[in-house]
Amino acid sequence: MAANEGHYTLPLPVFDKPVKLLIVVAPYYRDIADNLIAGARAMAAKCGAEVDLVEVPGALEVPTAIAMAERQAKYDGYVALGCVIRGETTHYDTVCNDSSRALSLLGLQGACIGNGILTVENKPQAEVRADPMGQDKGGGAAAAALHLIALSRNWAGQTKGIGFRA
Ligand SMILES: Nc1c(NC[C@H](O)[C@H](O)[C@H](O)CO)[nH]c(=O)[nH]c1=O
Ligand SMILES: CC(=O)[C@@H](O)COP(=O)(O)O
Repeated sequence: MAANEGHYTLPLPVFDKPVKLLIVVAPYYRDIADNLIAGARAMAAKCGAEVDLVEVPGALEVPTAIAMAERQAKYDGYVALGCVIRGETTHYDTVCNDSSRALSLLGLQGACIGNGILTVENKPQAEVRADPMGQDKGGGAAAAALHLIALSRNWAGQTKGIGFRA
């Protein structure tokens, strides 16, 4: 499959009330993380969302930090960013699967989370996916969080029409 294979992207939601996002990033691979952050920030700016950012050591800590933040009830949604590259042992599977599963469980509990934790075989795969001018997975994760926030607000009756199609 081509690295730049296209897919459909939903139009961004429009908000009539301020949105506050928290980016939680594991800069285990600093250069990759910085590009993911740049993409996420740019996407948030398109929706006028305010952004805070916290760093944690590795991908496994990202869901824990989001759970902590959720208990503070200060944010509308979260962008989980990081990069896991396969090593020699089975630890790769633990880090990928547990971080992803924990984020999904937090989502099922009501947190609006976009998952931008890359899980790749090698650094070149990560580079093309993190590049804001490439696959922009950081931007995609921010957009996912924003869509969930819009949907949640719509169901809460705070806005009309966002996220729904006739
Ligand atoms: N190998 C990678 C890790 N591993 C570290 C774990 O995420 C965790 O920080 C550690 O086990 C302590 O709890 N993290 C990444 O983000 N990326 C990797 O490739
Ligand atoms: C994804 C990982 O945890 C990885 O970096 C660990 O490498 P290794 O399996 O060689 O210890």
